[in-house]
Amino acid sequence: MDGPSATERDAQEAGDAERRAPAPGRTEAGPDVQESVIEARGLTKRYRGGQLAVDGLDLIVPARSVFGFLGPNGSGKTTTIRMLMGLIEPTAGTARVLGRPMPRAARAVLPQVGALIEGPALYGFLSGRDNLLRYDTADPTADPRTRRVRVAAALDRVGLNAAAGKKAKAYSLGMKQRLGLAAALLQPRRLLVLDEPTNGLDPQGMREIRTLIRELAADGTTVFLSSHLLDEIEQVCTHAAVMARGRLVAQGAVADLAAGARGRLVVTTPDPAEAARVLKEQGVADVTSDGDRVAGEPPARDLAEVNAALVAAGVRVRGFTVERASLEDAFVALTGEGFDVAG
Ligand SMILES: Nc1ncnc2c1ncn2[C@@H]1O[C@H](COP(=O)(O)OP(=O)(O)OP(=O)(O)O)[C@@H](O)[C@H]1O
Repeated sequence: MDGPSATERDAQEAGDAERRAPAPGRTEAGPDVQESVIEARGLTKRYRGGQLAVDGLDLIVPARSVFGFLGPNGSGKTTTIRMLMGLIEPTAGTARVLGRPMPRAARAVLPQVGALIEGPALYGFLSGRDNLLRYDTADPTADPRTRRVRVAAALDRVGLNAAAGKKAKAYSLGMKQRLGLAAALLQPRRLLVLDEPTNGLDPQGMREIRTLIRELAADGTTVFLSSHLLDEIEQVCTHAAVMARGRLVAQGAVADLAAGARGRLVVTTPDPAEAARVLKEQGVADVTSDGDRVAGEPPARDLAEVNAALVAAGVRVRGFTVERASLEDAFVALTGEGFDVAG
């Protein structure tokens, strides 16, 4: 085979890494040589059984974004993350993480990436703190003299100080998840990859993790998280990509994705049946009623005329608005399917 040998390539990549790596602790960029921290081109995975799990994925994750990776069960999210992290080889296409090819540059890239994938691996018989000490000890780049300080800071960051001395097997799923996050935060990271990070957390725990993600992003860390919770993505993410059946159906800024879907016309009235009839007459599609709320797709015509028609028909109109489309509306419009919230 032509081209450089593996050793030459490694040496060349090590040089690349030095040139590309920002100063430690850099929080804001000057001219950024590397606009995207993850870049996939035509990324494809066909499993040995013939299952096409990911099909020609083109994905761009901008630096310093909080990027939501959305999709129902089986849509290929985990397979994509495993390819990006160099855990499995793609069948076709390329993936670059922090500007380097994966899985080839995994050894140079992964120390700069904190990952929480498919639940953290923990020793149940060790305390939360001892689990983190163990993780830190396993990291050859970690200075043993500052180990305890690092572990204490990580525990503090995820709100596990009070429970640090408890055995991990006594932790709730949410606490285990936070301990996994703490492990990912032992070192400063340029990229965090989190697979369903709020899985198993109660609403308060979810809020805490969301706040933490925002803080990390504000410090300059890019966060890539998979989730099936649309409202979570809307609350915490700046950008998102939507997968369906192994293919990417949309990606972009969350606000733009939601704006791509049309809002719903909502009429509040004590006369819902009559209102529904008039709205249909006026060309409003997909009319639904729920108590005193009648909603539908806004027609192309002037909404003032629709309102006037309601009033002329004797419908007592208390409210007449177009509700902003949510990411969920966009998702349903894009994939033609509802979102599996239980997933
Ligand atoms: N090791 C494997 N061998 C064969 N098929 C697999 C393997 N792993 C996943 N698949 C299949 O590939 C497809 C995509 O799965 P993947 O786990 O990537 O989806 P996902 O979006 O992460 O879903 P979930 O949220 O359920 O994890 C599914 O049809 C799945 O059954």
